[in-house]
Amino acid sequence: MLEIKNIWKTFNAGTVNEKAALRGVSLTLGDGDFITVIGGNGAGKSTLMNAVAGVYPVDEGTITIDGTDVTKLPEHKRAPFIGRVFQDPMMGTAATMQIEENLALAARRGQPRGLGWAITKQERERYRELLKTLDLGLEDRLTSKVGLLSGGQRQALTLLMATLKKPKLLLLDEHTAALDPKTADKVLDTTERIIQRDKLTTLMITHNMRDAIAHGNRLIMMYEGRVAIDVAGEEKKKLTVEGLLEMFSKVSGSTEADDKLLLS
Ligand SMILES: Nc1ncnc2c1ncn2[C@@H]1O[C@H](COP(=O)(O)OP(=O)(O)OP(=O)(O)O)[C@@H](O)[C@H]1O
Repeated sequence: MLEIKNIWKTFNAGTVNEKAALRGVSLTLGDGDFITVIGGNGAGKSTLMNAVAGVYPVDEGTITIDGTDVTKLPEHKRAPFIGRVFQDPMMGTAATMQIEENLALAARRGQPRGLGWAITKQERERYRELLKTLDLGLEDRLTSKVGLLSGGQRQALTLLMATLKKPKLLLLDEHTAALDPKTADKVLDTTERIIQRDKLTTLMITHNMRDAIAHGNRLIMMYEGRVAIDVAGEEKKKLTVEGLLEMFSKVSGSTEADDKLLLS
């Protein structure tokens, strides 16, 4: 479903601020794979996602989504393939619009504005059902302005919007990091349910090692612009935080790996 081949990305090349953010990353995700991505600050996690989403071009390498080489496609041309949720709950939704209007916007993504923009009764029912699955009481607030919602409610709504049209690829960029622990757990539960229900191919960046271990069928750790650790299947199921820290010490050469070093 996603094939990343040897991608390189250097920011500010040739200046004192030169930064090699991705240094030959290759990664293949099959249909329905759910990969969690961890790594310390500046390891290249967000750059990897931005490269896949087409936020900026890569210097070298290729990116193929569902058989289409998207390497040279601008972000808006890749958007129909991709659902993305960011850390900031303010980013994925339009605050001055109603909940149902936001959902309708997501449902009509890629369609020209104009005829057919009125929300039908069937759509409203579908939205109500979807919102009910979030268990946040939003199903009775279809016409509330999104700006009135809490961060967790907004993030859950963003998740619904990003997955409404079953994207070929779901990119989650620390999407629960700005939420309080209880809300974060709830949003993550919802995430897991949607991914399983729709068998979505997913990349999820997290700073929480426990979440990275508990979710997905494969875990990668990035370090200095490379995939340093790649654990899947049975081996992943047996992973512990201690085991991960030990692996990190080996790849980083640090004898005192702790979760602060890895995840701060
Ligand atoms: N647009 C940009 N311009 C210049 N440098 C950038 C840009 N985006 C990222 N970088 C640099 O590239 C490196 C990798 O950054 P990236 O955001 O991918 O790391 P990350 O693993 O997501 O870290 P974090 O966990 O802190 O979000 C960093 O050194 C960062 O400063």
